[in-house]
Amino acid sequence: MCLFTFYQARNAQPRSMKQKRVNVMPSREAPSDGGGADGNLGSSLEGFHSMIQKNSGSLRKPTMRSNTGSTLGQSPTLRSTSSISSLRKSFLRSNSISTSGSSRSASPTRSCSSQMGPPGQKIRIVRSSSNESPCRRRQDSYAGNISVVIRPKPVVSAERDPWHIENQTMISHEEAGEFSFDHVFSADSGNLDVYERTSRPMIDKLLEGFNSTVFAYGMTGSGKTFTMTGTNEEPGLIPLSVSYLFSKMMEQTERGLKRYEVVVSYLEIYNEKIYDLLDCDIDTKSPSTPARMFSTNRARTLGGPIELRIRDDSQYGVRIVGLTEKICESSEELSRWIEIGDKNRRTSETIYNTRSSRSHAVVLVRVNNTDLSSGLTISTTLSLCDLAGSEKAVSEYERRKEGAYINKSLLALGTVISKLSAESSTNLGSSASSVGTMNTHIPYRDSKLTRLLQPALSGNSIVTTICTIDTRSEAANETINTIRFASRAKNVTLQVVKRRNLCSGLNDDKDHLIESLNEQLEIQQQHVARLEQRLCAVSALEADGNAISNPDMSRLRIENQFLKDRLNHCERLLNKDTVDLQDSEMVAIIDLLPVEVGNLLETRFQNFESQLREYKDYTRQLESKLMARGNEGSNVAFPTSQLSSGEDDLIQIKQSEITELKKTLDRKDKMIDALQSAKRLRQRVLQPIENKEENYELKRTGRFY
Ligand SMILES: Nc1ncnc2c1ncn2[C@@H]1O[C@H](COP(=O)(O)OP(=O)(O)OP(=O)(O)O)[C@@H](O)[C@H]1O
Repeated sequence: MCLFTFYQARNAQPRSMKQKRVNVMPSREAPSDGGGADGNLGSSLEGFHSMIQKNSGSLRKPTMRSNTGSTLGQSPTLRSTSSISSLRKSFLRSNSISTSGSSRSASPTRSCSSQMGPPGQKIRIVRSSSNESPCRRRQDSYAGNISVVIRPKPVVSAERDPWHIENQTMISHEEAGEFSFDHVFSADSGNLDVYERTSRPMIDKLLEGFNSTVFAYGMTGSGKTFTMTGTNEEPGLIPLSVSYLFSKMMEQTERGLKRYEVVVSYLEIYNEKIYDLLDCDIDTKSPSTPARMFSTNRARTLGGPIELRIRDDSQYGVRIVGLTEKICESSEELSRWIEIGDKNRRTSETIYNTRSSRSHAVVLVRVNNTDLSSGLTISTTLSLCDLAGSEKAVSEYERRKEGAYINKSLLALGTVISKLSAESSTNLGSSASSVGTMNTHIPYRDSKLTRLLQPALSGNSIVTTICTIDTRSEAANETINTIRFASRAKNVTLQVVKRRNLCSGLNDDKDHLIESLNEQLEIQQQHVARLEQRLCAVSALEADGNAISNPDMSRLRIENQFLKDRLNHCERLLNKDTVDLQDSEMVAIIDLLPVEVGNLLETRFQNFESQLREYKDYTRQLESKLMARGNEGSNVAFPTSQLSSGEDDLIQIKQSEITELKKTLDRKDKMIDALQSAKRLRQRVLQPIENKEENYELKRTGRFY
């Protein structure tokens, strides 16, 4: 389904005047003195009154129709069929995007605060470069002038044309002089041309993260609404931008890179009061839309639309409290809301325009753009403003009153632009360090319009101004004023910073949390690594089966072994019932011993010998253990110097035990010697006795011969 319906014919003036020189209709009345050079727009507006003529307004009110395969090529504004197809391809696609959580009901409504842009009032004044495109330079900030283009309304006139356009950037007037701009369209340029040079690059910037503001400025009847809204056969910047915006978002969504949420608000400033143009409960998907939407509960009960308040906002600069926000899932839906808003906008017939806008209308399209890889969301706002036209006071009270308010707010805008421009000029030669601060008071609060545009004009939005002009001589004065306004706007330079993430505070907190968790993780990882290291070491020890590296264990084992040996030794000694005798005693006893005692001694002697062997074995054992102990200490984990006092004591004890045993061994050796001599003695003593006894026995038995 196509977004826009195009009619095969349109009522606009024919495009026969495809020339650079703009024809100017003969003036019916002498133009009044504009006096706009100093920004005093109000005085110049007086000249309008005499210039107002009834315009057989041909803008057909857009109606919601199903697309009939519009014969766009027949539109006189499009020059070739290729442009038709490109228009179809580029803009008329039916685009819809998925929003986060598709469970939303159709056309959900929010009634909350809406913003014109982010906060920050600083303007960086830098040297103006007239031909600088707004959509280049650094990625995260934009430094440049307000982009200004001039769009003349086509007119048919035989009159000599006092306006000349050169190189598409300069327009000159025989009396007013030359003015250069970012672009000067020819009178036959269509809305598509204007869109491609102005709002299309703004949409690209919007999706890159910059707020973007486009506003149409010009005298009544000069073509502001035609440029911004257009007609069914020649859509204006708003529908073209919406369509392009959705097609771009669709591209990104299909590639799985982004997720978007689009919210639209629409307001008007009428007689210095802000009204919500979408304050109605209707289903935008319904084919029939009531002509007038201020039939909502709220409006009904209060007898009319409610004036909204504008407030300062730390995040967005200003916000309109209570402004309706409609979530849109497709360009059709958004366009439908704008269409509804258009119907709610106040228009009246004036001398210059049968359907003259009596209010400033602002469409706010907020795009919440979520990067799916990082999860970060940036919110940017596209502000599309169709200002009311300046005009001369008329006799009818209502129109006169409206005109006064319109003129007042336009004058305020002119003054703000004039001051910003002057500030820019003052800072032209400034050093880099002095830029960025405003010394002059800028009277943004003088009107609702300037209040609303304050964030944009203060450097938080890329701004493009489309100045529509009526080049007829009868409108010359006002056109010159418009051109001067445009020229001053061109001087204003902005430093626009890319929008930061939504909920930056939360993200900051999140970043903080992630950082601290990472730190904790690192600490834990180090701790785990240390534990693993220790575990490996312990496992290696266990696998080794050698607990030498554990000094306590090693010491206990050795001690244990000593004690066991000692115990065994003591037990053996006890079991053998040995008697330890002194050598001298032994010798004396042996000398006195009879044979029976000798035998007894013999037995004892054998016992002693056996004990002696045991002692010797035991001593050898202890000595070899001591040797091994010494080697262990020098080779491995605990050198002798590292032995505990307990171990030292133990070794001392063992050493003294060995010494003692050696002494005992000595004594035993002596005892053995003594016993051997006793044995010899015994043999000497006992031998004669034995011989005698033997002879006696032989004799007795007769065997002794
Ligand atoms: N470039 C253009 N090409 C064709 N027709 C145009 C062009 N500009 C303006 N018109 C026609 O001039 C008439 C007045 O235009 P429009 O309503 O856009 O003026 P305006 O500046 O919005 O006036 P106002 O301030 O009173 O609302 C309309 O009928 C419109 O179709």
